[in-house]
Amino acid sequence: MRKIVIAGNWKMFKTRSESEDFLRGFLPHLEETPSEREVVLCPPFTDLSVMSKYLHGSLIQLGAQNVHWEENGAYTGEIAAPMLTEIGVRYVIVGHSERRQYFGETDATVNLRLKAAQKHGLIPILCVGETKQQRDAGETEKLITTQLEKDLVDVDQNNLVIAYEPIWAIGTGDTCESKEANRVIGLIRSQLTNPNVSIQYGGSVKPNNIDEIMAQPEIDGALVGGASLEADSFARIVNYQ
Ligand SMILES: O=C[C@H](O)COP(=O)(O)O
Repeated sequence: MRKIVIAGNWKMFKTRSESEDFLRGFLPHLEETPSEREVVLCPPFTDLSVMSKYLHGSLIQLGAQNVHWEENGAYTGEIAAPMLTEIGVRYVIVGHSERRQYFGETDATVNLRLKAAQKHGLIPILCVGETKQQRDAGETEKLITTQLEKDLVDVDQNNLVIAYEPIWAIGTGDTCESKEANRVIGLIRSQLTNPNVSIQYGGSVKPNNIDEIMAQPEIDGALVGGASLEADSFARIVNYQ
């Protein structure tokens, strides 16, 4: 049985007090959420500690947006797994396209981060997906196959979530057709040794398209950016029909 995981990636949004405001509005909505759905919030690092206190005992899990492969060291601007686990973080996003595009993340560093996360008991959410140019050139399958081959070397597939995020759909309002997302996610699944890995769709997921997305048989959840920033909007998403 594959787990449904719906994660909000807040990216570089929300101060600590804004994160508290969000939770005050969001937590009451979870009374309607079926308990088998895993709801994850991935705020900026500065919000994690305070959110951890609010979320203790709730059904929400905390996620981080990055993790380094060393346990500590002279790596300015990075964060280590023990710093995250000590404050109750359970998930971590790895290989998001914004990090691959703007911060020099490579498949090699993605692989190191995935293994370090798992070693410390964090569940990584590995992001893969193609650019518009790659899609138009018919290279989607090839690109994703290469990412999976390189990123997943020696990674435990029993402790992993994958997010298919076509880059052209991120923050654009240009959602991938749900049937096409389902097709690509099926392709991803066919390349895994563990077919029960939860695979999310990400890219302009909104309250008005979540029901259709989640109705697709291969799609096990969503990685939500912009629409996770507002309590009512993210509540509608986690409480999809
Ligand atoms: O991590 C989330 C994704 O990048 C999707 O962002 P978006 O929902 O704003 O398109």
